Amino acid sequence: MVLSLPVLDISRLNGSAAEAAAFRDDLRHVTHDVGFFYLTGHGIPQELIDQILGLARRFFDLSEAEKLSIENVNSPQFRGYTRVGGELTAGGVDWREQIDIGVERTTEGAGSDSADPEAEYWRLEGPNLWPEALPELEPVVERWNAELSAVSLKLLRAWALSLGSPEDVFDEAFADHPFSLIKIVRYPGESDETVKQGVGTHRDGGVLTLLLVEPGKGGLQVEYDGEWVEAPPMPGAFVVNIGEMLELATGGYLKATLHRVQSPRVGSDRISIPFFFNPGLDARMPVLDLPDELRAEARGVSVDPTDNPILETYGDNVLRYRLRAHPNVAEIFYADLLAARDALAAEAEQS
Ligand SMILES: O=C(O)CCC(=O)C(=O)O
Ligand SMILES: [Fe+2]
Repeated sequence: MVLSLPVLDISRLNGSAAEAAAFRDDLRHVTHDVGFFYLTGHGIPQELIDQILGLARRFFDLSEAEKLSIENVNSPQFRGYTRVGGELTAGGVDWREQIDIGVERTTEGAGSDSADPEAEYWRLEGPNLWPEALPELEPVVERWNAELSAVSLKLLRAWALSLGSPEDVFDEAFADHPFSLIKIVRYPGESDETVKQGVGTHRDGGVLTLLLVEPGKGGLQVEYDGEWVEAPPMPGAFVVNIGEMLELATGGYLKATLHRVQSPRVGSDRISIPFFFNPGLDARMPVLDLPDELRAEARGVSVDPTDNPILETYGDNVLRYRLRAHPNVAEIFYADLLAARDALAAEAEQS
């Protein structure tokens, strides 16, 4: 049984060749076994970490009207503010409020130069909603995205080598129009005798997640061997976990681990900022040709908690998640898709 998540220092990659190789072996082992770890030595300046946490606090302190001025019901791309109770995971209400921020793009021409320009997931490309009352947020988030993308790519290259593939095997999927997503989240204190769901049990649908949590704020729990392991924040470290696309790329050798957040106690709250590193919407992660000894340990791919198989193209995966997590936004902008899916389901039932 693990009592706490393992710690990996990525600056070991800058050491001798043997040290770098040892880091890669540890990385592979830990993400095969647990799927979650603390990342240190990442080089993200503490001043930037403090800045983004400070801005998050200031956003959530804005008036209700100011927050709702960027509510996600105004965004066909599911960007902007979700009020407390406005999101579902595993069929239950999540007690959290958040801003969703993607890569800033226009809707025009999204996917037009791709192999599948008609795919529905291109509807997710578009602009963010930025709060007018907090103009400092946009440049800081932009920097956050750039810095964390660079760390993520370093990790992916380390995984690639450690799994017997060329170092750049994943690069192409992220090269043109990566679709990373930043959530700035606040969990209000809702737990008294009964613990409430901050976010329900789930696996992350992307490639990998780098999570920053306010110092001292517990609540994140990670599944290991049928038990829940507490994952409190570690000062200066990110909590990193594997998403379903990386599990898929490795035939289940790397593990997309179930996790959840329990609401803080009444009278407190908790801010966290997950960064989801994701490929282009039309990208298919390459399925790696694992060395025999690793393939023998691959578990095959998990099925998500609602029994949908993990989809192969990232855009299909993320669209399915979005429609399920934000039914109010889906009803406004995706009624056509929902109707088409209902019709398909009804047909399947009849035959
Ligand atoms: O807030 C956290 O600690 C984790 C959030 C999370 O798992 C998610 O948003 O996918
Ligand atoms: Fe998650």
